[in-house]
Amino acid sequence: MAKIVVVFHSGYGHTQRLAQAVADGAGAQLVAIDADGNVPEGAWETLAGADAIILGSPTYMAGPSWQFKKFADASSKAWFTQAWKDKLFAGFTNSASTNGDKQVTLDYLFHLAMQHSGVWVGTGMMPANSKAAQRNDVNWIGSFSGAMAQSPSDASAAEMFAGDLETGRQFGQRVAAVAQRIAG
Ligand SMILES: Cc1cc2nc3c(=O)[nH]c(=O)nc-3n(C[C@H](O)[C@H](O)[C@H](O)COP(=O)(O)O)c2cc1C
Repeated sequence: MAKIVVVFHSGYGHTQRLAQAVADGAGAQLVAIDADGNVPEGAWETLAGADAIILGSPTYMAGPSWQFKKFADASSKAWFTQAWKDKLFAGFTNSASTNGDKQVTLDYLFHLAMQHSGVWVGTGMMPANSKAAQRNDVNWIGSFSGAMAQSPSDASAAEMFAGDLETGRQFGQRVAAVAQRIAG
């Protein structure tokens, strides 16, 4: 079975819930970036051994959180030797507004993966954008490049949209299916 790692930061628990949903779908190990932008001991070895790395960050001020960026900068050690070359990569983000410039965060995650010479996996999900669409439909936000969730600014993590979490779970399943296909 392919080894998949979800590495994420979450300031207030919302992105953490989404990360858990993605990991549940992918059968992945979770690595949390802490409030100081550090990962636990052994995390770099875990990432080195992964077939697929799924990157997650909340969108803060039109981009990833500084803690995620600190992790990304620290990954330059792996970059120097192209140690993550040809791994699968995918990404997700969560923010308060439906748009909120989430795409900028996903674009950053994509470019980070490209610097590591990875192979990007998108959602592969059609958007729920018809007149009949409901807020809790899968991929209601309509993202192709990575999973997006919206958590209203006054909503706790427990109040996140079930459809966004299901989107994350199915997104994780897709990454696992692609990883399996490549593993043959
Ligand atoms: C410093 C900061 C900047 C934010 N910037 C944005 C933003 O650019 N767009 C947006 O839609 N929401 C923005 N938000 C709202 C968060 O994305 C939202 O509260 C999200 O659920 C937080 O995720 P977390 O609980 O995983 O930290 C911002 C929140 C903070 C604290």
